[in-house]
Amino acid sequence: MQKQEDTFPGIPLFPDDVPTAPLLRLSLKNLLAEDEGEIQKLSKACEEIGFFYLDISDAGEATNILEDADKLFEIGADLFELPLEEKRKYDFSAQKSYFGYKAQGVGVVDRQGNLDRNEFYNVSKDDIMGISQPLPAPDILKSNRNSFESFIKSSHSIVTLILKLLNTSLGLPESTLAKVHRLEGVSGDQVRFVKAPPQPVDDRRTALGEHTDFGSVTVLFNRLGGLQVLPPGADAEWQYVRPLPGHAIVNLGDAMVKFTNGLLRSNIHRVVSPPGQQADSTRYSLVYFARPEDDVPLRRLEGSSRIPELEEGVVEEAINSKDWIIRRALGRRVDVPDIEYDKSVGTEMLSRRLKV
Ligand SMILES: O=C(O)CCC(=O)C(=O)O
Ligand SMILES: [Fe+2]
Repeated sequence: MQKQEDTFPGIPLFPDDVPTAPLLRLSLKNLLAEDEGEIQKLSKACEEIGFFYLDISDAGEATNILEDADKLFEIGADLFELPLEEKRKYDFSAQKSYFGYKAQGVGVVDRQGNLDRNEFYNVSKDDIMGISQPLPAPDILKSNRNSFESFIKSSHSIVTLILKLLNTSLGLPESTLAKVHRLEGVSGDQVRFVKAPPQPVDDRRTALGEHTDFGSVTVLFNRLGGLQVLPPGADAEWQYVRPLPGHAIVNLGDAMVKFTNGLLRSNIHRVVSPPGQQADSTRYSLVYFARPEDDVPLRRLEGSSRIPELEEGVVEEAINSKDWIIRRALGRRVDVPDIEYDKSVGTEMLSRRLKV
């Protein structure tokens, strides 16, 4: 049976009879206090699965992010209510930008070309922080810039803490990771709203195709199930990640795999129709993606004895964070020319611990 505190008021219960991922629950309060045991749990989670729950509920001032997230959930729902023609005005993919709107069904979820079943709206951190030209945006976003700024700052400080603790446990030179993830640095960091409507009973499919995240650290809030992770190993099976109130789901992306030559994991995940009685509800999620600054080369970092050497004969691709993110983010769009599914892959094979 689920404990009362593990359920969301007003949201149908997550079923008890589906396979769920046994993710570690880390405490933000203990991480902030740099508790040794908690830091060890963080390293373990990042090396073994690259996903964990972060309990924010008793983290003092840092609990503000929960209120920010509640507010953005409301803004996100209102934003998606705008007419499709209006939302499409903010699709900037023709300019090779992944910020702004993505309509449902313009991306593929697999190599067979099946189409996605969710809408996105991506809001740039640099835009909100005033370090890039503001993108055209609907009034609902323009009038809520303060809420975005607050959420971005709170999310970024969680990311900064995680990077600081990982920097220490990897034995990297002081601030190696912090220096390439500055709040004021030019980067592809973004807030993403996701909306997936209920799917027809006889045709429930993957809404968001399997992928690894592209950047460094992702902080995710959701209330309905549907997110699934694929544990490492050839015979692994998909497991649901059950949303927990007061918690964020945190996961690492490709950049951390590249920086650590595979020591840290960026786990494959996807979104399917929510399980059980949740399937009849509209699913929203709210994500903060932190990525290395645009000009940072995505390659093995020097200076740590824990990061494995490159294997004999391996030459790393020369690519910076900006180009990597563009290739990954736009690679699965059907409406962007010169882009191929196979070229859009990230660190999936490494993630599954299968030999390439
Ligand atoms: O909606 C979710 O739970 C996950 C979304 C996700 O994986 C993504 O946007 O990269
Ligand atoms: Fe993701």
